[in-house]
Amino acid sequence: MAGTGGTTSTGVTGSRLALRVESVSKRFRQGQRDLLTLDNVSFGLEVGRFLVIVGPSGCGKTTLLRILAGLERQDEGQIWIRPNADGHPAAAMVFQEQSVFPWMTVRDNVAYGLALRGVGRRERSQVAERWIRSVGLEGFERAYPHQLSGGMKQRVSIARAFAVDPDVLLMDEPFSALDEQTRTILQQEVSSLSEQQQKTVVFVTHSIDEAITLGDEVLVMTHRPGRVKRLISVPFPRPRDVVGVRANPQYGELYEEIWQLIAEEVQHGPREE
Ligand SMILES: Nc1ncnc2c1ncn2[C@@H]1O[C@H](COP(=O)(O)OP(=O)(O)OP(=O)(O)O)[C@@H](O)[C@H]1O
Repeated sequence: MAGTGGTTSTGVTGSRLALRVESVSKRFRQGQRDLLTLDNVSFGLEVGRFLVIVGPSGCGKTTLLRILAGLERQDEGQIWIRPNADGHPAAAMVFQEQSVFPWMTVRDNVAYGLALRGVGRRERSQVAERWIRSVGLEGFERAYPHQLSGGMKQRVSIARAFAVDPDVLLMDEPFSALDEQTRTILQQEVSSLSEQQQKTVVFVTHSIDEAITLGDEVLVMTHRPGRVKRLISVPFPRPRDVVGVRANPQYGELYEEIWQLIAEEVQHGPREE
C-alpha cells in the first residue's frame, strides 16, 4: 500500500541525531526457554522530533523504552543518546501507571528529580512551581495525590519529567487510563510543551489516533519478536492542533495505512523464533 506520509529511512544520518538504536535484540527467560522479544531493531531520531511507537500487544514497545531509559539492558546491539553538556539527565521517563508518590505533595513530587540531582531547596521550589503552572495545577502545590483526579496525577508525572529538563522524554502510554476529554487536553499540552521546549520524545501507545495526532514519525512494530515494520512520516507541521488535525483528509489515509500494517501483524501472530 502506498505510504501517504512517505516512509523514512531507519538509518537517519542527520548531524543532529538525538538518539540511535542500532541492531538491538533482547531475550527474556520464560520458563524453560529464552523468548526473543526484540529482534534487530534499528532507528534514529533527530533532535526535537516526536516519535510514536505502535504495534501489537507484547511486541516489545515497553521493553524498548526501558532499554532507552537504562532500566533494562539489551542482549545485542547498541543505544546511543546524545550526551548532555550541562549535566541534566539525557532522558526522563513518564510511565503508564500513575507513578506519583502518594506521601508527597504535588510540589515535592514535581521537585523529586531535582532533589535527586542535588538542586537546592529554593531552586527546586521555583522550578517545580513553574512546571506546576505549565501543566495547569496552580493552587494544588500542597495537595496530596489522593486529593487529585487521575488526569491531575498524570499532569504531576508530566511536570516531574519536564522539571529535570531532559533532552529526551520517554513516555509509556501515559494517557491510556484517562477519559477522552482529559486525554485530548493532555495530548495538546504534551504536544505544545515538547515543541516549545524542543524536546525529543519517544512515546508508546496503542492508539493509532494518538500516534498520528502527536507524532512527527510513527514506528510500526511487528508482532513478537518486535522488529521495525515501517517508519512513517506524519506530514502535519507543529505546533499542531491535536483536534483540528483529525479533520485533515490525510489523517484518514494515514490511519488506514497504520491500521493495515498492525492488522497484518495481529492476523499472522508470533513468528518462529
Ligand atoms: N522482565 C521480564 N521478564 C520476562 N518477560 C518479560 C519481561 N518484561 C517483558 N517481558 C515479555 O516481553 C514481551 C514484550 O513485553 P512488553 O511489555 O515490552 O510489550 P509491549 O509491546 O509493551 O506490550 P503491551 O502493548 O501489551 O503493553 C512480553 O511477552 C512480555 O511477557
